[in-house]
This record gives sequence, C-alpha cells and structure tokens, in this order.
Amino acid sequence: MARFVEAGKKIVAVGRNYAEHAKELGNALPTEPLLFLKPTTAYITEGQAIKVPITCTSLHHEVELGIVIGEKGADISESDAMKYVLGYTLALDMTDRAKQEELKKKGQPWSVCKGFDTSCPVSSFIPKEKIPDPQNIRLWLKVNEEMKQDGNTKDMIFTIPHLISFISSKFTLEPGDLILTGTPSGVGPVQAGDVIEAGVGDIIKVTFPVEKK
Ligand SMILES: O=C([O-])CC(=O)C(=O)O
Ligand SMILES: [Mg+2]
Repeated sequence: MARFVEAGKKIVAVGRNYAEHAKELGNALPTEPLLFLKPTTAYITEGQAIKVPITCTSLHHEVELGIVIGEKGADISESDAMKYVLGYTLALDMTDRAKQEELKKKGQPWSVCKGFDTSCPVSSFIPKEKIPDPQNIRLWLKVNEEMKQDGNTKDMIFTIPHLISFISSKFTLEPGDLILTGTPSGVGPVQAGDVIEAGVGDIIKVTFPVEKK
C-alpha cells in the first residue's frame, strides 16, 4: 500500500477545474478554486473494490491527477509550490451524482456525496521525476473497456502551483496530504459488476471493480 495512504493525512479535492467538465454538468466556471475535503476512510488501493453506497442511485466516475505533498507548508507562493510536491497518484473522485444534485439545489455541503467509504481509489505512488511536466499529461478512464474520459492536465483552469498556493492559504499542507486536481469531461455512471480502468499517460494504470455494498 502506498505510504501516503498509510500516512492517512487529509485529502483536499478541487472541483470544476476543467471548463468542459463544468459545462457538461451545467455549472458556471469558478473564479477561484472550489475546494472540498474527503475523509481518509475514503481511500482504497488496488485489490479493493468500489462499493456503491446503499442509497446511491447514480454513482459517477471522475479520473483525476493526485498530487502527494512531501513537506509541511502554509501560505506557499506559486513560485515555491512545486518544491512541496513529493510525487503523484492516479485518483478517482467517485461521486454520488444524484445526491450531489440534490445538495447543490439546497446549497448544502458535498461531504456525503463525495466522501463516502471507497470514494477515493488511488494508484500506487508515482515518484515526481516520472512526470516531468504534470501540466501536460494525459488522464484516461474506461468502463468495461470502453473509453469514457480522455483528457489532459494542460486544460486545467487553475494550474497545479496555483492550487497548492491557494489551498495552503486555507489549510496547512503536511507530508502525505493528497490534492485531487479535478476531473476532465466525460464523467458518467457505473454500477455493480462494472470494471473501471484508468491511467496517467503510459506511466500507470489501475483497475477497480464496482460492487454492491
Ligand atoms: O463533482 C464535480 O463536478 C466537481 C468535481 O469534483 C470535479 O470537477 O472534479
Ligand atoms: Mg472531482
């Protein structure tokens, strides 16, 4: 199991960081990063299954580049931000979309639709040097061997240094923290019995089955 998962530090996720994805769900583009948190009980690693929450009627996949933090820092400048990166992981931001729509309408927080058990599947740790340009790397996801998401981190609205700087102005970042940088377009439903495969370029590939809870 990846050390950052065992460290059990916080998971900070960014929403609506790709224009095409904001558009596909009918959301306006953010004027500053939209943040939410997942509890560390959301983590699973390969060999474990994504469990559909009992009351969930529409579980969506979202493939994202995860940034693993290596050093403690607050109020980090954009120019220093990459020094705080230990490496990367491929992460899925599994989302109870029907619940999220309901919460959005009521203006309520997203914790229950984004933070349930198994909502944060991750790959093993990817050392920093394996992704020399994290702002230009392909992210892809297939459901039952059919390509559903095929994006590139160059299309992020807020860059990785900007995200690290912004997040660290709100929450002190600590070694082992994970930042989910948002999903490109193509999100959609999965159900028990489906198999999700996803990857970062040719660098890493993961497989997660979806099962009933
Ligand atoms: O649920 C959403 O659309 C927000 C989000 O996590 C993302 O854009 O990655
Ligand atoms: Mg997401």
